[in-house]
Amino acid sequence: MPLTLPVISIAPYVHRTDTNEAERRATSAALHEACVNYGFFYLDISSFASHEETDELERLAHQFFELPQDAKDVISIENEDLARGYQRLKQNVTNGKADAHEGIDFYRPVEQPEKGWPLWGENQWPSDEVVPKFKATYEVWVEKMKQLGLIVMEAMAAGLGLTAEEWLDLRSKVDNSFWVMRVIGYPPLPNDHDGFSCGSHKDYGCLTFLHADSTPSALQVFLPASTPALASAQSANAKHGDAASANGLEDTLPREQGVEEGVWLMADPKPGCVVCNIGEMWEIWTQGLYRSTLHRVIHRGSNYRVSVPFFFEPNYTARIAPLPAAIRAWEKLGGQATTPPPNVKRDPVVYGDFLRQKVAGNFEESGPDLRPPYPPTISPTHTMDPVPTFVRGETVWLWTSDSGNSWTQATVLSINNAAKHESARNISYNVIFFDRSNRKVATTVGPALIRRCSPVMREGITA
Ligand SMILES: O=C(O)CCC(=O)C(=O)O
Ligand SMILES: [Fe+2]
Repeated sequence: MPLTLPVISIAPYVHRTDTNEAERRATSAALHEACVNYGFFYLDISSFASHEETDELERLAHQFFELPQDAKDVISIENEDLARGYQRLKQNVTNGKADAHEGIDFYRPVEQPEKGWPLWGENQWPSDEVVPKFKATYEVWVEKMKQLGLIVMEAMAAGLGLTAEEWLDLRSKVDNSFWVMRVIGYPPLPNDHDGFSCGSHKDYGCLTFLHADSTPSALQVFLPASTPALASAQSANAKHGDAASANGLEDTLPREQGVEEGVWLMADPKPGCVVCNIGEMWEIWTQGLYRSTLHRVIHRGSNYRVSVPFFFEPNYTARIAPLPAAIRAWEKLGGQATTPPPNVKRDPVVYGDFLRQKVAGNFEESGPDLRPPYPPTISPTHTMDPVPTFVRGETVWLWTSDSGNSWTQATVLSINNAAKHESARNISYNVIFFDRSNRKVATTVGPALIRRCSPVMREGITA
């Protein structure tokens, strides 16, 4: 029996009726199973998107990648925040090796773009003169994938056993998704090439919906030897005298990224489906009950392959910590889970902080990032509501003319809360920082000129 990823239809959640509750339960249960066992599945979205739409995405992607190099470089990521825009072949790096693909990356637009801030620039679209309708068509796709993200999250919440209240809490972490969309072009790898079209990695966030063209044998998903479905497929194959031939079962993996032995399973595209996988945030939410699975692309065919992964991610400032429902699910397993994956205990993260670190690792020459780690979401001259409080000794980013009207790291020295009860906006902070000549400077500022590094991590701390 060849082993393939499960196929799950989202239709009962797309077209909810009073009479299809049982179908919804079945979808949720299937999602739960797939996330525990594979972290990867085919999501049948034929009730939600047509093949005409996805054909058009492919056509437009080809039209862009066929342009001369100069025309593609017009929207280079170097014009912006080093994340939004076009990356040349091999500009992206995975595990220290250049990936043999080119692509355009788009992120959720931000209100006050600032290209000096990591991830905080503006999206760069191929113009209508160069690739007519590219932007309009892909913008429609983004809206659809955002909707799909919330639908699948709700279905997964039910599968994991969240209460209605817990779902609302989880929803509030993803309802302003800091989504990412990549439009990727893969020229075939020469036969003697020992690298990858895209090196093995886990996706960072929440849910990936991948539309790829019909090219077979490109995307591969890693299944550790302990995966129950793999073990049973292998024993079934042995019974039939079929020595684990189909789907690369024979192809055991050289140790890579510290993972155990296993096989790479082909995740060839299926009509009407996107390939869906879960990212590392689900691993944190479920303490590893749901697995974020390694995958890679090796494209050796003769055609130029295109794919469009859409990453439905948490909100930028969402704090990701284990979900009570996941802890209950682990408890139900009685601490004696014989099924993998291992109980991965990971520290909570603020999604935006996590993402910035990951993106910085995708380029060869990303030295230490000396820019402020948290972007100024409002202009420094605005007042903030609610007024934030800072604590003595806290390290913050400070905007003052003393530092040449730029952001500088500083330490909060003392806090004048005298007027707090009358008007919160009268709070002022004495802060010290080192200027460009490494001299200690002391200054007094109001809260609007200070930004906390990771505001959400420090929730609940008051002066
Ligand atoms: O192109 C593909 O099939 C997968 C791409 C991928 O895994 C990614 O961009 O994260
Ligand atoms: Fe990926």
